[in-house]
Amino acid sequence: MHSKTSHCKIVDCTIRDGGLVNNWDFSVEFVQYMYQSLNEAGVDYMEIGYKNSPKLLKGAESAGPWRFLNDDFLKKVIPNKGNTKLSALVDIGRVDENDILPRSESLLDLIRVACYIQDVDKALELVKVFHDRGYETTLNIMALSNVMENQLVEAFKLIDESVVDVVYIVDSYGSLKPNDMTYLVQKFQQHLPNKRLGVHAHNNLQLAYANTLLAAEKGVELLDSSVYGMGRAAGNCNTELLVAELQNTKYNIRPVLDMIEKYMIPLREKEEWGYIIPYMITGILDEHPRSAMALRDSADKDNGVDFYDRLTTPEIAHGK
Ligand SMILES: C[C@H](O)CC(=O)C(=O)O
Repeated sequence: MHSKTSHCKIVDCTIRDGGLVNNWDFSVEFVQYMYQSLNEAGVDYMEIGYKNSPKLLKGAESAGPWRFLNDDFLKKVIPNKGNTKLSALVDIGRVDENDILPRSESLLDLIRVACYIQDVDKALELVKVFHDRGYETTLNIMALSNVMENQLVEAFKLIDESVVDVVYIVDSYGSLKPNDMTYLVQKFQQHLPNKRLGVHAHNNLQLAYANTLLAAEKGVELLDSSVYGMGRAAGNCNTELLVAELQNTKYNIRPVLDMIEKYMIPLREKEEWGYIIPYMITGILDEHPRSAMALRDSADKDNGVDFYDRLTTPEIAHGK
């Protein structure tokens, strides 16, 4: 088992994906402790936030600084960078490419471009810009559980000709089962034999860890995770589980356990993420969890039966 995953690298997304839970309200001290813990644990990358532009995102003024990373601020937060590389995610249409410094002037190493399947062409144009500025790049194709085969095959042609380093299988709705993951990894490998692959899983069906390991064993290299699973809605594959499983001379679980004890358990008392029935319901229905997130914010938060009926009864779901 271990030899089958020795090619893998862990990309911790707690601050970026977990920020979708608490509106990026992490203190500088929290983020510094996270970086130090991941670095001591030997985690390869830490995604420290989004590098979108506040000018292009309305109503985001209240968000914490990890939503719109600023390079000068980042240098103050991480004055002594260790071996753990830093990553930022951008969304097409929300990033101003003029905000992205050349890599030699930034602490960031990796820029990941997220898009839906119909926007792969636009995402690859951005990838080229960031690649030319010296960054490692990934293309993260979201909501793959909802994508049709012909769309994927069209996208593969563009990706194959592009400069992108790593292409991600993203299970945004946490709806993929192990056989779907096997199918997707094989498709990606068949059509993109010269690209490295990554996986980003959500835990709606409690399969994020299993699917991530399965992908790893099949050759996928970059494995996304979050400490204590903190990520949007049902959360992500847990960093501590990956560190424990891939434990070799490189990874060490103790600093991650320390981060959990010191910061994540108290945070989970205030903020909610993880396997909760409304998220499981959107997962089985292969839907974005936004309706479940709205339910969890309401007085009816535990009315799972009514929520299920609403989502599965067309006249109700469409307000007729
Ligand atoms: C590009 C990222 O992987 C986006 C994400 O977190 C998602 O679930 O979608």
